[in-house]
Parts: sequence; structure tokens; C-alpha cells
Amino acid sequence: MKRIYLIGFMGTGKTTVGEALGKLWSIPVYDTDKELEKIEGRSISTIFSTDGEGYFRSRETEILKAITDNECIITTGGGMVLKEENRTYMKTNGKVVLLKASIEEILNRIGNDHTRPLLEGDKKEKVSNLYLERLSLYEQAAHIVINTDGKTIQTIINEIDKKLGD
Ligand SMILES: Nc1ncnc2c1ncn2[C@@H]1O[C@H](COP(=O)(O)OP(=O)(O)OP(=O)(O)O)[C@@H](O)[C@H]1O
Ligand SMILES: O=C(O)C1=C[C@@H](O)[C@@H](O)[C@H](O)C1
Ligand SMILES: [Mg+2]
Repeated sequence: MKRIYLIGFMGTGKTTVGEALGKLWSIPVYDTDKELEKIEGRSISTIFSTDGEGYFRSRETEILKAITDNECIITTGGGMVLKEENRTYMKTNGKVVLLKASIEEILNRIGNDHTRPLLEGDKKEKVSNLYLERLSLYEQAAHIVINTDGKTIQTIINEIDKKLGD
């Protein structure tokens, strides 16, 4: 079985790295945010503003559990680790890879992107607070940690391939 869950804060590159890894290994890639948007027929921002974060979180868990391919990459939303249920599920059903980046690097990457409802307003303050709140949850959930600051996508997928490819 080769089911890989990519976790990490918003902007650490889960979606981008997952796509590249899927090509390298020729296996399917599922992004929980994109799957949810497809099923709901509306954006994450609209789901948050219309039905609230609680609704989003319960749908997110359903999506996580609905992806059952033995060989695939699952790139998760930045808040997937918030629920203990999700952390345990990922750790027992695959290998969990944490992508890390510094707050400064995250702000550089997503500073001008307005598709993340939890970062509306003062982005620097929001990122810093959420990052500190969540750090230990990411660490708890992961089997493997990859630091991504200053690294290209190619370097990052090579590192993951060295650790998990066979
Ligand atoms: N290693 C990297 N170096 C430079 N830019 C990067 C790197 N990884 C990702 N990016 C850029 O950062 C932005 C965010 O990446 P991406 O959407 O993959 O993050 P994410 O972890 O999936 O975020 P979210 O949790 O919000 O879904 C994109 O513009 C992407 O091109
Ligand atoms: O970190 C988070 O809580 C989120 C990250 C995004 O991937 C989306 O799942 C949504 O914007 C929430
Ligand atoms: Mg993503």
C-alpha cells in the first residue's frame, strides 16, 4: 500500500507538491479542498460564508474517509489536523508527510491570495496566531517532516521519494 497524506499549514505547498509527486510516481492525486468544492459545486470561501466552519469541517472529514485507493496521494486542507479523528485516521491508513515552512515564507507565498477565508483581514497576524496554535498538531499527526523553505518543488519531491519511494 502506498497511500500518502500531505499535511501542513496553508501555503506550505501540499497541493503543488502532491501534483508533482503524483506525476513522478504515476499514481492518482486527490486534494480534499478541490474534491469538496467539486461535490458541493461552490468554493471553500462560499461554503465558509454560507454554512460556517463547522459544516466545512464535517464535510472535510467525510471527504477524507471517502478516498480509499490503496495507491494515491491525498493533499489535505491546512486545517485537516484540527480534529483528533482525522489525525488518527490518516496515521493508521497511510504515511503522513508534514510540509513545513516559516511564517515569513508562507506570507511570501500566499500574501496576495484571497481564497483562504481564515486569513481574511490582517494576514500576518492571522498566519502567526494560527501557525502557533496548530504547530504541535501537525507534528503529532506526521510520520515524516520535510522543511520546504528555499527549496524547489523538484527538491522536495526528491526528498519524499528518497524516504518513501520503492
Ligand atoms: N517550495 C515552494 N517554493 C516556492 N513557492 C511555493 C513552494 N511550494 C508552494 N509554493 C507556492 O505557494 C503557493 C501555495 O501553494 P499550495 O496551494 O500548494 O499550498 P497548500 O499547502 O496546498 O495551501 P492550502 O492549505 O491553502 O491548500 C502557490 O502559489 C505555490 O506555487
Ligand atoms: O488551514 C485551514 O484551516 C484551511 C486551509 C485551506 O486548505 C482550506 O481547507 C480552508 O481554507 C481552511
Ligand atoms: Mg492546498
